[in-house]
Amino acid sequence: MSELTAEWLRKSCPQIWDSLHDHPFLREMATGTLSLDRFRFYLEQDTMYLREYAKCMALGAARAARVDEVAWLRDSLDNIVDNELPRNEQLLQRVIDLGAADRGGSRGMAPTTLAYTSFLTATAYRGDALDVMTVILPCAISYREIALELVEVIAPDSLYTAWMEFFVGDFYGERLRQMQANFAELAARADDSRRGFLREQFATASRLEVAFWDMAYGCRQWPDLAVPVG
Ligand SMILES: Cc1ncc(CO)c(N)n1
Repeated sequence: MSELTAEWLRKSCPQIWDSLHDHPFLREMATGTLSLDRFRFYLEQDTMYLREYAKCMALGAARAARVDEVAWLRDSLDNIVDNELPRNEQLLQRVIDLGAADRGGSRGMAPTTLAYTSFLTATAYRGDALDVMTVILPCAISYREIALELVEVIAPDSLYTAWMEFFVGDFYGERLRQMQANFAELAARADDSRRGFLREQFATASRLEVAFWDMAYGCRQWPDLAVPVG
C-alpha cells in the first residue's frame, strides 16, 4: 500500500458503498415516498448518535500527539455541535408537527446505534487522532456523496430537501475537503501494518453506515422499546 488517502479508502470497499447508494431509505427519500415515521425514527436515533460521535472527536483530540491534530478534531466537533445537532432537532420538530408517529426511536438507543457508537467510542479510547479520523471519515464522506446524488433527483422544497441542503452546501464541502487533506497528512506517517488496520476500521464504519439506514428503514428497536405500527 503506497499511500493512504480518504479517496483511496473510499474506493477500497466498493461493495459496501454501492449498498449505501442503493439503500431503499435513500431511494424513497428521493422519490418523496419515505414514510414520516421512518424519518422520525432516523432523526431520533441520529441525534443520539451525533452526541457520541462528537465525544469521539473530543477523545481523539485528547489523545492527539500534536496541537494541529487537536484543532482538526475541534473543527469537526464544532460542526456537529453547532450545525448538525441543532439542524436534526429542528427537523425532528418539523416531522412531529407533520404528524409522524413515534415508533420507539425516542425511547433509547436502538441496537445498531449502540453498536455504531460503541465502535466509535472504543476506537477513540484505544487509539489516537488518526484512528478517530479514520472511523469518522465514512460518516462525513457518505453524507456528502448521498446528498449530492439525491439533490439531482429530489422534488424541491420537501422536508427531505431541507435535510440534504446542508450536506450539499459549500460550507460542508469545504469542511470535508479540509478533513481529507488533514487525514492524508497524518496517514502519510503510518507504516504498512497500521495502514492495513486502518483500512479495516474504515470498512467497519462504512458497514455501520449501511446498518444505520437499515435500522431506520425498519424502525428496528429493542423489542421492549419498540412501538408496533397501527
Ligand atoms: C449515522 C450518521 N453518519 C453520518 C452523519 C453525518 O454527520 C450523521 N449525521 N449520521
